[in-house]
Amino acid sequence: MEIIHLKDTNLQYWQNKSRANVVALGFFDGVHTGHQHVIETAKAAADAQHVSLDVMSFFPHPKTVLSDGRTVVQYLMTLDEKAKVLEALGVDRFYIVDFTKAFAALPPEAYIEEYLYQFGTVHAVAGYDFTYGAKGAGTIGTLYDTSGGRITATEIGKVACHGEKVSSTLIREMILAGRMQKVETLMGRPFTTHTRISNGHFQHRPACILPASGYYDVMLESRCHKRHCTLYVDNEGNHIGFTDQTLLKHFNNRHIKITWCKQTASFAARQYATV
Ligand SMILES: Cc1cc2nc3c(=O)[nH]c(=O)nc-3n(C[C@H](O)[C@H](O)[C@H](O)COP(=O)(O)O)c2cc1C
Ligand SMILES: Nc1ncnc2c1ncn2[C@@H]1O[C@H](COP(=O)(O)OP(=O)(O)OP(=O)(O)O)[C@@H](O)[C@H]1O
Repeated sequence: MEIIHLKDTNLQYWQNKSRANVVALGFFDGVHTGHQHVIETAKAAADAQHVSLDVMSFFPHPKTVLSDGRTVVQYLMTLDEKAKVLEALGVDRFYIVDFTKAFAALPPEAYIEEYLYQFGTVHAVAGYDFTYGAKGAGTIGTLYDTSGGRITATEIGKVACHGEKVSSTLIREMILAGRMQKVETLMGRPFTTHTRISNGHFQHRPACILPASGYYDVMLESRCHKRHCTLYVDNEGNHIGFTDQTLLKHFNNRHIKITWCKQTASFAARQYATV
C-alpha cells in the first residue's frame, strides 16, 4: 500500500499520478467496525470495477484545526498503525490530506473536482453522516449530482452496537472508562498501543489515548518476547508501570506492543485493598 501525504504544493503532482479508483472517505480513527464496513463495501466495488481501492483521510483532526488547537483529540492510533490496518483491509493507496482551514473552506464542488475527479475517482463510499466542503454542506447522498453525474456513490447506513452508533468518540469514552471488552467489540479487535520502555520507563506518546487509571490484564510483545501480565495506569492517566518489576528485564529498552485485554481493578480499589 502506498501512503501519500497531500498538501497544496503536491496536489497537481499526485493528480497526474492517479488512476481509476473507488475511494472510501472519512477520518477513520481506530478503523472500527463501522469504518470496516465502509472500507469493505468500497473494496467490493473496486474489485467489481477492476480499479484500485483508495482511502482519503485527513490529518490533523478537523476538530483540532477548526478550534485553533483548543480541542485536543486523543487519537486511538498513530498514522502508522492506521496504515497497517488499512493495508490488511486491501487498500492500495492511503491519501492523508493536510487538513487546514483553507481545505475545510472549499465548496463541495471544488472538493469533488480537485480531490476526487482529478484523482481518478469513479465511485465514492462513505457513511450516512459523512460531510465535506464548507460548513459540511456536501453529503454522500448529494455527491453524484454535485459531481455532474461523473462519480457514483454508495451511502453506508448506521452500524450500531446495542442501538448505539459505533464511533471513534464512543470508543474513546469506553477506553477512558476502562471498558476494554466493550472497546474490543466496537473495534472488532482488541485495543493496542505501541510504545518503548527506556531505562525502566514506558515512553507513552501523549497524543494517543490511554485507558483509565487502573490495573489491566495485558499481552506484551517485543520482537523476541511475548508475555501475559498485569500493568497499571497511574492516577494521572498518563504513566504505565509493571506490578511485577521482575518482568522489566525482558522488555527494557525495547519497542513493545501492548494489547489491553481487561481492567482487573480500579486504581482506588486496589490501593484500599493493600492498606
Ligand atoms: C472538503 C472538506 C471540508 C471539511 N470541512 C469540515 C468542517 O468545516 N468542519 C468539520 O468538522 N469537519 C469538516 N470536514 C471533515 C468531515 O466532514 C468529517 O467530519 C471528518 O472527516 C470526520 O470528523 P469527525 O470524526 O469529527 O466526524 C471536512 C472534510 C472535507 C473533505
Ligand atoms: N457506525 C457507523 N456506521 C456507518 N458508517 C460509519 C460509522 N462510523 C463512521 N462511519 C463512516 O466512516 C467514515 C469515517 O467516519 P469518521 O472518521 O467520522 O468516524 P466516526 O467514528 O463517526 O468519528 P467521530 O466519533 O469522531 O464522529 C465516514 O464515511 C463515516 O460516515
